[in-house]
Amino acid sequence: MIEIQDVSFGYSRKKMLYKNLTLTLETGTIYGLLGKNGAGKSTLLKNLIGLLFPAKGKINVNSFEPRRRQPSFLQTIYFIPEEVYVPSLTIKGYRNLFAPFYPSFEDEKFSQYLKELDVKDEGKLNTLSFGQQKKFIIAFALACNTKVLLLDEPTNGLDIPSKIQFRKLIASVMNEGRTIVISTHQVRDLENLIDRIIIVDNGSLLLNASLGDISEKLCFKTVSEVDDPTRVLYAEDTLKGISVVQENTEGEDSKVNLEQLFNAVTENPEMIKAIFSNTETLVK
Ligand SMILES: Nc1ncnc2c1ncn2[C@@H]1O[C@H](COP(=O)(O)OP(=O)(O)OP(=O)(O)O)[C@@H](O)[C@H]1O
Repeated sequence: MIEIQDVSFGYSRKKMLYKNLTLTLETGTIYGLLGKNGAGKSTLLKNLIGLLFPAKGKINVNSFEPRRRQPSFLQTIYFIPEEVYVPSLTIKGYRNLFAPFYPSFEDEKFSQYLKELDVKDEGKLNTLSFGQQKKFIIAFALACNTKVLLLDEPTNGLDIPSKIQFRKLIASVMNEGRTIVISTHQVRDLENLIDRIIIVDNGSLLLNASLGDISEKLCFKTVSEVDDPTRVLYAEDTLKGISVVQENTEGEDSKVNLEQLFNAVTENPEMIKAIFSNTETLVK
């Protein structure tokens, strides 16, 4: 379990990015972390692995305090940044140097993931393309078998077959003992993969809800005319009519559209707060 309690963080003391952020992430769950550019998604992930420290408040990751960066903590967590860095080493050289830091590393799985992501053993890693480097790091990270996996824009730079493969791999490595947090703008890449959505904006938490709760509380549909604009959280003209997101007062069954959800939440945070206020899913 990851607990973020009353955390404030800023790159400068004068300007806090997060103020009193409180959020709990359950084990056995894949989270999609969404937010506009500059909302603080990468910053939050870096606080979770202890690369940045909160100015105030506490972070607890499976009973470890990330800021202490104890080896026993670091072997249980893997962070893939948006821009990956690979040294001038071969796959074997990289594996021999870094795998010993992760006691649960599995060589067989590593080879399998490299194959599935179509990463070939072709000399030094730093001569590979950006997408190939990223896929190499994804394969390595998954083979480390850490309890917590933090992925910052993992599908950026991946070609279409690799994105599909990535989704399959994440689904296959997920188990009850793991927590996976994926920060992304490419929400379509996450559809059918994530269990819960976290949306941050202006340093605060706008939503932390499961897809089940979202489809219970909100309704996503296409209409020819909007009958009650006051109920509409987001509307978009499409070729088929007007796609709307509104409160699900009639118990309608609809599929969550993550892009529209994001727009609805960031454009109408107060309405969202009110709609989700009577569930445990609500943002504290
Ligand atoms: N090293 C840094 N020093 C100072 N400010 C920073 C630093 N890194 C990020 N910031 C600022 O902190 C804010 C949040 O940045 P962050 O990278 O966490 O956002 P993000 O949500 O991941 O954005 P994006 O979607 O564009 O990747 C931004 O305003 C950014 O300019």
